[in-house]
Amino acid sequence: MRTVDEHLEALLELVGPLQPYEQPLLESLGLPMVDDVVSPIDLPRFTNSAMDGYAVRASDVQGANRDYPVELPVVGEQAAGSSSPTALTSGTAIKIMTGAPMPSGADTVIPVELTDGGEATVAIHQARRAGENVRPAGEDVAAGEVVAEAGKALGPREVGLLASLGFPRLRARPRPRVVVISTGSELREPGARLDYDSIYDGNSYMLAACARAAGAISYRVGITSDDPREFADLLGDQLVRADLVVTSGGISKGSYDVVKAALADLGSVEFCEVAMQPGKPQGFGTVGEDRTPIVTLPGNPVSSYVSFEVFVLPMLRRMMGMLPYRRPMVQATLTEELRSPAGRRQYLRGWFEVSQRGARVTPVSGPGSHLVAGLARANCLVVIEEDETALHVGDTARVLVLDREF
Ligand SMILES: Nc1nc2c(c(=O)[nH]1)N[C@H]1C(S)=C(S)[C@@H](COP(=O)(O)OP(=O)(O)OC[C@H]3O[C@@H](n4cnc5c(N)ncnc54)[C@H](O)[C@@H]3O)O[C@H]1N2
Ligand code: MOO
Repeated sequence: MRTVDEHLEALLELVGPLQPYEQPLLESLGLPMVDDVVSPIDLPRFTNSAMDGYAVRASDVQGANRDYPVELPVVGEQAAGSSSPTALTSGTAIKIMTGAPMPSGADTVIPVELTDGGEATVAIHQARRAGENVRPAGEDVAAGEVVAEAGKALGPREVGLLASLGFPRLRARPRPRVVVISTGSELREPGARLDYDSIYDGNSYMLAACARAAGAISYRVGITSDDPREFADLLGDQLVRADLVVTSGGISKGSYDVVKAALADLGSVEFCEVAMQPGKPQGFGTVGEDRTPIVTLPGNPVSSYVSFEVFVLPMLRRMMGMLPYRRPMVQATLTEELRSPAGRRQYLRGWFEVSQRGARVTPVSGPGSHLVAGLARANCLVVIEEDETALHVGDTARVLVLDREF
């Protein structure tokens, strides 16, 4: 049996970073930048007012108060988006709106509430220091500054910043297109009628959802039966739109292990056992003329999920240029005893939480790889190493916290 790490290395060799191209800004949400993004402009772009009020020179209004207001002639108006460059001469005021460029020569803005709001002349009831209520050009970003480093995945706030800096498109690697196929004559579409020995196809939905959550585009093709010809035909039809094919089921030791049977002479696919639980039977290789990578996951639902997390997610991240590939392991204090067979790395479902007492993890279901509700209740996987056979209450456990960005 090969180790989890050996298997992952082999899988990562199957894929490389996809060719980057200019993507519409919004489409790049969640994708890492290929190059450092350098700001072409200052932000604020020009020195502007932070308040609706009057632009003045601070020295002209020094000492103003309610009893002795300073009165100034109002010689113009600056509104955001409809103003032209203006200069303020000493002893005058210019009416100004939030976001409008500061007239040259003005160094502060008196908010309208601190004045009589006058049109021809204005009485100012309170002084402001030079620079108050003024937003200087380049205060936030200076032209030439790196605003998103290569490798940094964009979140909503970065998307907003890059739009504010005028980028309509950005160079990013495309989202990998993942074709998901589930196999098994017992499977039915959700909503279909069930025979006494049929079940709903949960895996292809789960795996397609996993791929999307990882940032990829997924095509859930759905179910094929245990007929290898049907599977091979379907796979052949799908290759044109796949950067990666993921299948579930049909790879262990049964008499109808369709994926194994079909791929034996369709491409170069290797089936093997990995020292892990769940997820022991695995397969991978390439298929078709373009040597499209394929990963064949075991059919037990929890095995399929764990295999995706441990093997397919890092592949997708590599294709998108996201680092690190592997989900970081965190430590948490175990609240219940756990056992594990020697020689296999065990991934158990748990609930991870952080309180004043620190990070703690509690198992949420048994180890059976058919327990899908237990899986859905979990927010982490507790990892028990190959050489560990038990963990005790109070031990520090290693945990993969699911569904969070890294
Ligand atoms: N004699 C042996 N039998 C099995 C071994 C073994 O080493 N020797 N390994 C077991 C392990 S571990 C696993 S994992 C499974 C993997 O088997 P397959 O990948 O061939 O999967 P199937 O046989 O097709 O299905 C297994 C199980 O999962 C259910 N299933 C399959 N697809 C779906 C789906 N899309 N949605 C929901 N549930 C699905 C299926 O009905 C079976 O119950 O093999 C063990 N056997
Ligand atoms: O490896 Mo199976 O994946 O233990 O259930």
